[in-house]
Amino acid sequence: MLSRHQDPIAAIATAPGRGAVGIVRVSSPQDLSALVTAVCGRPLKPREATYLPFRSAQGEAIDHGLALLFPAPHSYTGEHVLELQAHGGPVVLQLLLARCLEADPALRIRLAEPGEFTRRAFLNGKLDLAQAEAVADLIDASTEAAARSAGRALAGALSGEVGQLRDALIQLRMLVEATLDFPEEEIDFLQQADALGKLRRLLERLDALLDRSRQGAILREGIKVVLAGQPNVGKSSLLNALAGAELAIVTPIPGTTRDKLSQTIQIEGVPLHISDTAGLRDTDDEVERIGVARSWDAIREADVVLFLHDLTRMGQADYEREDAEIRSRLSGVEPARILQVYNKADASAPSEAGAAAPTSVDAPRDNSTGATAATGAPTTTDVLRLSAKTGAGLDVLRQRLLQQVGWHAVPEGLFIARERHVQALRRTREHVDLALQQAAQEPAALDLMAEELRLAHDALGEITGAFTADDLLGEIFSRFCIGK
Ligand SMILES: Nc1nc2c(c(=O)[nH]1)N(C=O)[C@@H](CNc1ccc(C(=O)N[C@@H](CCC(=O)O)C(=O)O)cc1)CN2
Ligand SMILES: Nc1nc2c(ncn2[C@@H]2O[C@H](COP(=O)(O)OP(=O)(O)OP(=O)(O)O)[C@@H](O)[C@H]2O)c(=O)[nH]1
Ligand SMILES: [Mg+2]
Repeated sequence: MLSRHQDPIAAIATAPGRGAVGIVRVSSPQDLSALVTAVCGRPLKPREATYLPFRSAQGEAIDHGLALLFPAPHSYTGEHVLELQAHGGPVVLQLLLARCLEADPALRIRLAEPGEFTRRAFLNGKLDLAQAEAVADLIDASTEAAARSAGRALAGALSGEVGQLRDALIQLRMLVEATLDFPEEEIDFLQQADALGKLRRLLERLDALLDRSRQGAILREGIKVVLAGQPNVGKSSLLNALAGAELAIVTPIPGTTRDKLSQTIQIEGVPLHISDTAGLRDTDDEVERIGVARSWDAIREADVVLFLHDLTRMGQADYEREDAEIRSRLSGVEPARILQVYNKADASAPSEAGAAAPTSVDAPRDNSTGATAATGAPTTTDVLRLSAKTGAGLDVLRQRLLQQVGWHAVPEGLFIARERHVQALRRTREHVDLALQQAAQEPAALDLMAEELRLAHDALGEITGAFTADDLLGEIFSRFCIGK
């Protein structure tokens, strides 16, 4: 009984819709020559593009295009791969795909699931798991920086770093195991001081890789920012100013925005998913009430909440009461995720604004002072003064947003990474740290140390897929597009 991972598969590999060229692709562990003869009318030279008619079952030309055969194992998937490069119309590609499915009944070709070609490339050792993920991330990249970083990960940047750390771990494991296995030997394979030094160096290297992976993950995931506050404080104006386009309706009428409006922009290549929301207030208007409920949902899901205030109304009793009300309801949100933003600075003199409206950003800029590990930034005293109308203060806001999620420019080429990779590195680090603690005992608890190093090795191996459960693979590849 063959597993479904050995079925011949076919799919349209190019994006749905019309395009200059479209590709139908077949991958099969079994020989494709009968299929090739049926569809292309002749055998194909390996890896050579041939212009010819693609034949229907009746022998008519469905289209004229380029046919390419990659005999196993020298193909994207490592299996036999046939590519039909046709004209990129949805109907012609569907016809061609249907033709491939039936052209050689003995093959029993089926439609490919999302990511199945790349899954096979992984299973056949053409790519490791981190590289396969980079394929998807390259396709999904929403900024140039993200695309370039995904390209580096695909080329093996993350895998290479992980591989070096794994080699160091293996070396150390061998020394520890040897010392355990031959306790009577004259020479110690591993001196305690030596072990401590090696473990400390390993931790340093893990920390460096963790930092770069975290940056890579930010580049991939982006930052979810929500604009929140009372009606009329300028949330929609700020969205438009950040996006550089008139996306949201702006009027002097409180309650203008009723529905959430989201847009992805970028700051230094970091994708920023920014949402404008309905102004927070109690209202009898049914539609607006639903909008306000959605605002609160968005606030709960945000990485960063920009809590907007209107400098021209500060000190007014009604306004202050409403703001206090919102503030108390925001107490359920981690304070570190909230940034206070004072808008309409152009229309208010700093002196009028009073003590509550600071004149400059007094946020600590240094991450090391009381920074939280999760976000890299302290925030209780954080305030930003700006004008959505004139654009004053927007640059400071942009920098503050990057700082909020712990983004800093990485000197060498950055590679894209996923939260999954960051978590695996964290677990690796924890086990190496525990190994260090065991090694520091007097005498060193070698057996416990060996066990921690084994666990560290396993955790590290999850990144490239050396030790990865089948269901995780299913999860990862199901997120690809069909035909990839
Ligand atoms: N037309 C077309 N373009 C494409 C792809 C494709 O499958 N078809 N790709 C994918 O979707 C990407 C390219 N990926 C590929 C990766 C490996 C091989 C390949 O033939 N590998 C062989 C030989 C390598 C060599 O000659 O150095 C091998 O690994 O043995 C082909 C494409 C992007 N562009
Ligand atoms: N002077 C000045 N006016 C501003 C500024 N930002 C917004 N406004 C004005 O304030 C009013 C409300 O702006 P919006 O952006 O619609 O406010 P909002 O917070 O989205 O309001 P709702 O959608 O009702 O919740 C408009 O008349 C804007 O022109 C600013 O920085 N300076
Ligand atoms: Mg609005």
